[in-house]
Amino acid sequence: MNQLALFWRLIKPYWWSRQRLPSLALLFVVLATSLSSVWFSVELNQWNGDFYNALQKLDGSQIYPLLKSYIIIIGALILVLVYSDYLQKKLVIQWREWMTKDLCRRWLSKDSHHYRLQLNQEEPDNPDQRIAEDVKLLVETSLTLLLSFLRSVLTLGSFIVILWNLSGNITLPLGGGDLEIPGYMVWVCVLYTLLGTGITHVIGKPLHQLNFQQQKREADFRVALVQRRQHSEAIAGQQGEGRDRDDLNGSFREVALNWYSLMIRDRNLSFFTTGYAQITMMAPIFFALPQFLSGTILLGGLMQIRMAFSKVSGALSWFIYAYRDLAKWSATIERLSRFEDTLDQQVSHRIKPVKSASGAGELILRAQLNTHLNHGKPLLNNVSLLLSPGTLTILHGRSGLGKTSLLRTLSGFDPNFDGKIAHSEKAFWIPQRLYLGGSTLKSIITYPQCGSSFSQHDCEFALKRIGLTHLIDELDESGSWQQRLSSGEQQRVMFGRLLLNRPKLILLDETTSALDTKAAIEMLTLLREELSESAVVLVTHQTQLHEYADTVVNLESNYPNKIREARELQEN
Ligand SMILES: Nc1ncnc2c1ncn2[C@@H]1O[C@H](COP(=O)(O)OP(=O)(O)OP(=O)(O)O)[C@@H](O)[C@H]1O
Repeated sequence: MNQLALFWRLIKPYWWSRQRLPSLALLFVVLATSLSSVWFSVELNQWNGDFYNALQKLDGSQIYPLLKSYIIIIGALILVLVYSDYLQKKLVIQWREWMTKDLCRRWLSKDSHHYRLQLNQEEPDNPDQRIAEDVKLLVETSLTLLLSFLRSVLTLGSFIVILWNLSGNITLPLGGGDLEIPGYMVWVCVLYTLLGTGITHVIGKPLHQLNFQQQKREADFRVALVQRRQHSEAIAGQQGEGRDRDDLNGSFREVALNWYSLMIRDRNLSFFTTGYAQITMMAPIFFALPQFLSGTILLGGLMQIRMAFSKVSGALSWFIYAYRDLAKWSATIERLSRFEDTLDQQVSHRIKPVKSASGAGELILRAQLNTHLNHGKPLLNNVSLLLSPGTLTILHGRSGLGKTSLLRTLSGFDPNFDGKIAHSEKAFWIPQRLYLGGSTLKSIITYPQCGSSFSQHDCEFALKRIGLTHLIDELDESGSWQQRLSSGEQQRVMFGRLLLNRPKLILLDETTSALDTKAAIEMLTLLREELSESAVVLVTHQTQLHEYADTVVNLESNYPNKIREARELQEN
């Protein structure tokens, strides 16, 4: 029941959205075509009775017209089944497209929710798999289950009457008298199916958790493979193939171990469901044999009873046959619901906008703070920054001091600080690990705006200014730019990006580390010339750049004394 509530919460936004009318119309057509197959089954049941009776009587005048009507019924049935499947696929992609867009919008939201969750270590495992795989599974399985369930209900409604009428009464001796049971085949069928459903549930119960685990482990393995592909250069360079193979094998072992448990449960369930399906084909004949042998019904009647019994039993056994799909479906609902819960969760954001600072003109950033790690360990004390337009501030200090953490805090993402930070502009932060983002060079250099937002002339100008004139002819080329561009060229591209996007507050984390001093100075001069309204903060170990800065902050003095002393003691 809980799963149904979660399911409703997941699907409600789509079926309540604007797209719902065309989709509802499509769903209606899919239901109508799919359910009309039940009518064909009823027709076929009637046809079976007539045909076998005619066969028993060797009546050629009835058999040939019956063969003609058989061809018509089967032709129409094929048409209906094919179109039902075709339209169902159309509905699947419409629904999936909407859900995928909605989840991507909430995950990659404007307030960078995806990154805040990661920082707070609250990101659910493999969001990529939840958006790509789980949505697909949810949509496909929900439709398949809904259709099969409704078809079962309709089949049950249609054939239970037929079975009741065909089976007649049975008289059982009871306490000296006789007990007459009307429609006894219906009662036999219900008891038979209830027993089957109970056994299925007992055998298949652990499948839910096993499916949940399987989806997670498969996703972990895929991510591990993607990481190896991304870092193939480093792996080759350090001859790490053996070690990485072992790690991948370890990750796959997790997949296989869970798969074995799943297999065993599945096998046990199959023993039961396959046997159950086989027995169901013959059981009605055994149950109806007394009437056939006494001559109450003919061969056609027996065949009709057999078909009606298997239809009623099949419909009542929906739960048994859909068990595997239901287990997968409920695991998917749980994974997606947890993902949605984290997307809806509020993550703190403590940066306040500043209007102006008295006596210092229009400030772009004002900060007075202490930073610390998630678990409270102090990083930097009494950091004080006042940034005006057109200034370059360099932050330096030894490795591991907390410079990157400070930039993360200044950009507004890290809530682990005491004190105050005020921005008049949103920060444009370029972390150490560069992200090119985009397929063509034009879309890379214009990121986060679209390539089409800038003219060819603007992009060519930016390439010239950052010293990549030789790539002008390839602006629209897509390719593996991440592999092709050298580290220094990638850093130059970041400066091109700044020229085009013109942010007012620029935070750079070692963005000149792969450039020689001359090139690094050229890039900083470029920012001064082209972005004279912007304030730039650069974290760097390149002391040669200090003389080009308006302010140089040595963060060493902000390192908490106790920790510094302990470290110095350790180093001595
Ligand atoms: N998520 C985290 N969990 C635990 N420790 C962390 C985390 N992030 C950073 N640290 C630790 O905080 C300290 C400061 O890290 P930070 O990256 O800010 O240093 P840095 O001064 O930029 O170093 P570098 O000059 O080497 O880039 C380091 O000791 C680092 O290991």
